[in-house]
Amino acid sequence: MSAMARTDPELLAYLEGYLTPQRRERFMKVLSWRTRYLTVALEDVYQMHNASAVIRSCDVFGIQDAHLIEGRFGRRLDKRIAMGAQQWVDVHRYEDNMACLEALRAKGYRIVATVPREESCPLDAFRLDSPVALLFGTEKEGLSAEVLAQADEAIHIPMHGFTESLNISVAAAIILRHLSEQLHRSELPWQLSEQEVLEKRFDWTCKSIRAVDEILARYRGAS
Ligand SMILES: C[S@@+](CC[C@H](N)C(=O)[O-])C[C@H]1O[C@@H](n2cnc3c(N)ncnc32)[C@H](O)[C@@H]1O
Repeated sequence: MSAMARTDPELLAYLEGYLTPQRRERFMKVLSWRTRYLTVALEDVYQMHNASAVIRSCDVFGIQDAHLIEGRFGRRLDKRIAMGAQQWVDVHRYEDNMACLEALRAKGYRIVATVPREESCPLDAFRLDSPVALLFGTEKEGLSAEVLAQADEAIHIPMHGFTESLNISVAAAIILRHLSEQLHRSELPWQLSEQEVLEKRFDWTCKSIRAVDEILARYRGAS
């Protein structure tokens, strides 16, 4: 459906009439925390449960978009582990890492590699002053040399044990929690625009109504 139809206030009000008031309030509350200022991209994550757990963390910490580079191992989402979070987070898929970086740059993101190495910026010292795409790497090798060469910056979570890195989904959760809190405390324009909020209300409402196609056809027939 076109962006114009998705933001038609009359149609939205008609569809939202099929939701309980509690459900509508929940959507508004979740949307008030949603951001596209911060986004996440996973490069060729091998284990399905890791990709799914990251999507779940995106939903929990208010990240509206996640980008999956799936050229090497194919589709990597397990609906059971994502606990339905993939319905609420917009998942963008790419065959190729450079296509993903190009798309992120075209949207104005600074590319920030996450690497478990002390030469990179420690998470606490990292400042969000422009939109950021966080890139996460595979379980074994981490990010590819190509992505690292293209990254504008790199960050790490300081570690003090014997282990050389965290599990990717744990690393993503720690970083997202830290940076989303930083964003919400800031004066930065991190929230979704009015138009984006309307589009998401429309999409989420459609996903929540059984037989939505019939209801839409009835609406079109009547108007
Ligand atoms: C298991 S680690 C990969 C380890 C790999 N040997 C390396 O050196 O990058 C998988 C991914 O989790 C993230 N990660 C794990 N520990 C991290 C840390 N301490 N700081 C930042 N990112 C981390 C990175 O995105 C990494 O590519």
